[in-house]
Amino acid sequence: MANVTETVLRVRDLAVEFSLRGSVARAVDGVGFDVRAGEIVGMVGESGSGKSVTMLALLGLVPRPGRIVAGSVRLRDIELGTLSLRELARLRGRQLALIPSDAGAALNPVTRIGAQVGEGLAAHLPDLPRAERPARILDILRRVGLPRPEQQVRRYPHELSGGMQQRVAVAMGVQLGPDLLIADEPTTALDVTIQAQILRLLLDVREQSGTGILFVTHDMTTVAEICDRVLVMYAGQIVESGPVVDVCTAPAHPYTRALLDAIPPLGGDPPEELTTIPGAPPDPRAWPAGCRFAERCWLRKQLGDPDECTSLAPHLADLASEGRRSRCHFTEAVVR
Ligand SMILES: Nc1ncnc2c1ncn2[C@@H]1O[C@H](COP(=O)(O)OP(=O)(O)OP(=O)(O)O)[C@@H](O)[C@H]1O
Repeated sequence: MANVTETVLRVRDLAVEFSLRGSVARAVDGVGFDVRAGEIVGMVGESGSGKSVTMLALLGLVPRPGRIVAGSVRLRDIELGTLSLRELARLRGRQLALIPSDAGAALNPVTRIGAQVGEGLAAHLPDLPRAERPARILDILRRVGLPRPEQQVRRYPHELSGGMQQRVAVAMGVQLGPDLLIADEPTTALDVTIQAQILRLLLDVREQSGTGILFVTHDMTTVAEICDRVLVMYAGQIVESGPVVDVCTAPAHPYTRALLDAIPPLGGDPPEELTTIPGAPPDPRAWPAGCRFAERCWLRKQLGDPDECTSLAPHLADLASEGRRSRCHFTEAVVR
């Protein structure tokens, strides 16, 4: 396995804004984190918390009218903001790969499955003898659990079920052992057995290639299963980060506690959306002056509504425990 202290992704003070009819929504507001080689980092949070926009910013794919207005994204020693679109496109696949949540939309509808997987190989491993490509393609499709890969390679995406399309997308993301793999809800559409198979494959890839993985999801249970560290997002910011075991057993932010409390009991169905925390996040066009979670915060109520919560924005502060940070004025009161 690669040296795990090596940083493959370094994000600092990232901010993304959408300008819409005279108002500006700062969807991502000062996000910073590292992903090291061979490490799986979970990014978790409710819908609208800024996970997808952060991920798109890393890939240089923020859609208009959105734009990166501040910050730095460094993949190993390359500052991505300085690259042309062509240079970025070249980087995607070999050093930086994405497994999208909607593989159906990501696959090319008019190219056969085998040719699509083969295109990546040909582009990024030009020295691989042509005669060896078919065996490599079948091998990776077998590893993602695609049944009868010899037949599937001749098919077009629409001839495959959603689950099979998703497995092809996973194959394309992992086949070259990139430095950084961004997995966006990669298993949501799949049944439990295939989900487990894909998660095992991600663990294999990080073991064999030292790939750093950013695993974006709603689901805290999956984070607990495969991630080493977790970043909890709320209203465009990271509100808590740390080793997954510590965060899950003793959350330091009231929002993380609420997320964990929303997990159904063992044996129950995983939630489609985390809708069980009462209330809704604030409007990104007008973030509140104090803590962005204050409006929904159970701890604030418990503490008798202290002033700081609504007047002073908390910083993401280091905690005494190694590698842990929390953005709450009353962190010490959260831990049970
Ligand atoms: N194309 C867009 N135009 C305007 N605003 C956008 C656009 N895309 C995202 N946003 C805004 O950015 C904010 C963050 O959204 P984002 O999609 O990153 O959240 P998310 O955490 O990924 O949610 P989900 O889990 O549902 O994908 C939201 O307030 C959203 O309204």
